[in-house]
Amino acid sequence: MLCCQSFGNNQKRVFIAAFFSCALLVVVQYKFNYFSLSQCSTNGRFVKRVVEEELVEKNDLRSDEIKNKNVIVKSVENEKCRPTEYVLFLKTHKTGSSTITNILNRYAVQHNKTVLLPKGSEYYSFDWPNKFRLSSAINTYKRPNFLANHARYSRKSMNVLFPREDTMYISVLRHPVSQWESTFQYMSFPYILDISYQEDAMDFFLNNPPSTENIMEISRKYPSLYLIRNPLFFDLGLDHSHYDNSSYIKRALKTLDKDFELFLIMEHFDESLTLLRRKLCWEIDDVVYFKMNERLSQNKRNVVTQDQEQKIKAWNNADVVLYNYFVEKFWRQVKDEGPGFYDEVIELKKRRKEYSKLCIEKEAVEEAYSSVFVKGYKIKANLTGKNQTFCRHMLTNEIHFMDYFRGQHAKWVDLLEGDTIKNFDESTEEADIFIKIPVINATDFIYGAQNRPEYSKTIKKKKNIIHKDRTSKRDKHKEKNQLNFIQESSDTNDVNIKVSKTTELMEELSNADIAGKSLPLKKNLEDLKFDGKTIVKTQPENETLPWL
Ligand SMILES: Nc1ncnc2c1ncn2[C@@H]1O[C@H](COP(=O)(O)OS(=O)(=O)O)[C@@H](OP(=O)(O)O)[C@H]1O
Repeated sequence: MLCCQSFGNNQKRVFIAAFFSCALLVVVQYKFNYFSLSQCSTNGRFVKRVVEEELVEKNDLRSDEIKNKNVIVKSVENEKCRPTEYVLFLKTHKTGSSTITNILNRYAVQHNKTVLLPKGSEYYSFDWPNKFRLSSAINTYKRPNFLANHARYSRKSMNVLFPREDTMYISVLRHPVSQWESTFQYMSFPYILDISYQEDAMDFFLNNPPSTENIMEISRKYPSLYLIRNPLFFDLGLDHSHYDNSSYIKRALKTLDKDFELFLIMEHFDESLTLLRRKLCWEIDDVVYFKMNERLSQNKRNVVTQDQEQKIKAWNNADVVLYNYFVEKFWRQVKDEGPGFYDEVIELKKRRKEYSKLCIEKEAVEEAYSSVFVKGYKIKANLTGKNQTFCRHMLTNEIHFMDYFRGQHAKWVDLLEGDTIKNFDESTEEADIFIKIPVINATDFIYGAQNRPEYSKTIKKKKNIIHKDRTSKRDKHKEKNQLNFIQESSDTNDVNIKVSKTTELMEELSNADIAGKSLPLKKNLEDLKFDGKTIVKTQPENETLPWL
């Protein structure tokens, strides 16, 4: 630095001496490649590049050294951004959370991460609606990396398995009006509340909301009803008894703000995932997605009037506060990312389109879990290799992933216990979940015998009581329309299904929206019924709640 400064008294001799010593220093530095960027140049960066290029050009022995230096520079940069190892995703209901769970699950498969699973092979939530407890999770016998399935927030017990100091806590929120409308319909609240006979059950509910005591009482039998009010905050740990206590709500907000690094916002999905990707230090392809769990259009409500909107907001007062607070924070976080952020959002949108072209043949109907059908996708048949694996992963729902992880867990335990599984780490075996999700055409399904090899693959269903034992009015309606499916044979490769029912109902079925679409094929077809809109599958009588 000295050599570049102007000398105060301009004495000639001093200047000449300084000049020569500077020149000497430059030569020495050049020779030994110790060139400092700021030295003797206002454009040190440029000088360094020129010097390096020259050296490389000359095939100087030190060109390797320079390359190595660059490698070091890169790895130093990478160190600033190392993929996050531990993520707790608090999966809220009806917020696009299954799409995010898919992202985490497939990252876990690709990078050999351990996903925490609910205890009990039939259960797909962590004892929800109870708050998360250690006893509701499988013992992974190693530190789990991700939690990505429905669990109700519990700071203390979650902190044991996912210490906040090195776990990224994230969740997702949706506008309380559309989230509540989706929950209300998807969770069949009109049936649970016995108001399904009303012309507009939602409107009726909003004008005649039940008391908290009433909700609590019915919720004991139908736990999904806990989501009837402030469903977002309920998942995030707030109890019904606090919904009207504004100072408690404020404190809860502050705690969540402290605990959670990021609340994704469903309405801004691509921005959310870009922010998430940056925070996790993942690649863009890690967060590409296909929308999951979208209701069939006939199950969506077309219009929510302004009056209804106001009532929904008033009813879900705590969720409105929660949503507004974190949306504001979300935009602050986006702003902090600076320029370049939106280029990545655009890139993500572009990749989504590309993957959609690559993977999807057409939209189909999929069974989210028992009795509930949502939009799904039919994977292209001609995919092979990595593309096929990637597309399958993207299209696999959380139930199938959980079954897969359970299989992996069993192998891990066998390995720990010293059983004879060899080469576990090198195993390239693909799990059953990635074997095509069986789909059949709804019309074929109705009219006749099918030869479908995939049929032998039984898909475990998510146990869920929500649809069990619905109100008598609904049962009466359904009895009237019950189809009597007779499964004639069900050996591994050949399934013959005969449907005995009046032509009248057949016509109704073929006119319904599902006609011509694909439906998942289940092993037990006997209890399929038709409710006027879509084929639904009733719960066996002895089915119990996953969370009781
Ligand atoms: N990417 C993306 N963008 C916008 N909206 C999306 C996205 N992914 C899912 N969804 C919508 O989220 C609803 C399903 O939410 P969940 O997966 O959380 O449901 S569940 O609680 O796991 O059953 C469901 O909303 P409704 O269709 O209104 O019910 C989906 O359509």
